[in-house]
Amino acid sequence: MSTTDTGNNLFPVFFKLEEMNLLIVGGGYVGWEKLSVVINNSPKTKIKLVAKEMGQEVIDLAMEYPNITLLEKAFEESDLEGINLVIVGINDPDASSSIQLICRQKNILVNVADKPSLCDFYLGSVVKKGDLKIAISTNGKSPTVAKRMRELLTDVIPDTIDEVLQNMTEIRDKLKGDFDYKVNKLNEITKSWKNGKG
Ligand SMILES: C[C@@]1(CC(=O)O)C2=NC(=C\c3[nH]c(c(CCC(=O)O)c3CC(=O)O)Cc3[nH]c(c(CC(=O)O)c3CCC(=O)O)/C=C3\N/C(=C\2)[C@@H](CCC(=O)O)[C@]3(C)CC(=O)O)/[C@H]1CCC(=O)O
Ligand SMILES: NC(=O)c1ccc[n+]([C@@H]2O[C@H](COP(=O)([O-])OP(=O)(O)OC[C@H]3O[C@@H](n4cnc5c(N)ncnc54)[C@H](O)[C@@H]3O)[C@@H](O)[C@H]2O)c1
Repeated sequence: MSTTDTGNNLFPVFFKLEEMNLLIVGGGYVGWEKLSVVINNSPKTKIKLVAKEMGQEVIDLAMEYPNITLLEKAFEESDLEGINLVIVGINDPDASSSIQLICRQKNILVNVADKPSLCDFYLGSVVKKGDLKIAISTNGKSPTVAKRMRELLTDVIPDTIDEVLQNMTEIRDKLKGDFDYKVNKLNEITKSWKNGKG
């Protein structure tokens, strides 16, 4: 996918991954890294992980999650049956390209780790505080900066933000009135947050 000179044109979305079927190809370090990041964010995702050789870390992690299925074999096209999303992390560039091509033909979105030209979507750096989640992208320019931004935001956002979210949900549920009334009321309550106050 190409970029333009207008900055970051990627479109951010938050997938309900736990309602999807994910295929991960690769059972080495990168395969384990991607499996971990998925499990940390969306632990109930139905994951099939296919690898010619399965690393011990992947085996250990999969033992804790019945929703992870491991298949020790080379990737085959039939692995894509019923799959919504694919993440590839293998040490074979030709096989990576060929998997990307098959996914493209089948309209299945694919991420080939560390190979931007083969990705339909990039993974982001993730800040998570309870129900708050912030995903960071540098448009592929510097994953290291994305990681540093994650650390910075994790430090400055108070852990109590989750209590605030739960309280706001309660207030939101209790508000009676039409849509405009609710929007105005919720904006009023949080007004002092603007310009860093509150
Ligand atoms: C955010 C994060 C999410 C995740 O992967 O979970 C992520 N990479 C992370 C870390 C990281 N990756 C790399 C380093 C080593 C330092 C360096 O090279 O900079 C570090 C830093 C470290 O580990 O300290 C190597 C690397 N990565 C890519 C290339 C290829 C290239 O740039 O051409 C190479 C060179 C490979 C080589 O040289 O062989 C490409 C991509 N990496 C992306 C995501 C996508 C763009 C995200 C964005 O827009 O910023 C994109 C485009 C595609 C993708 O993989 O999805 C995660 C941070 C997690 C956290 O928060 O800690
Ligand atoms: N390890 C890192 O920190 C790192 C960093 C940047 C880039 N990379 C790149 O990422 C890729 C993967 O790295 P890794 O460290 O996970 O490698 P690895 O050698 O630890 O693991 C590769 C995995 O891919 C599997 N595999 C290979 N071909 C396959 C196929 N056709 N079908 C199914 N499984 C297949 C292997 O069995 C193994 O499980 C490499 O290209 C590497 O250069 C790795």
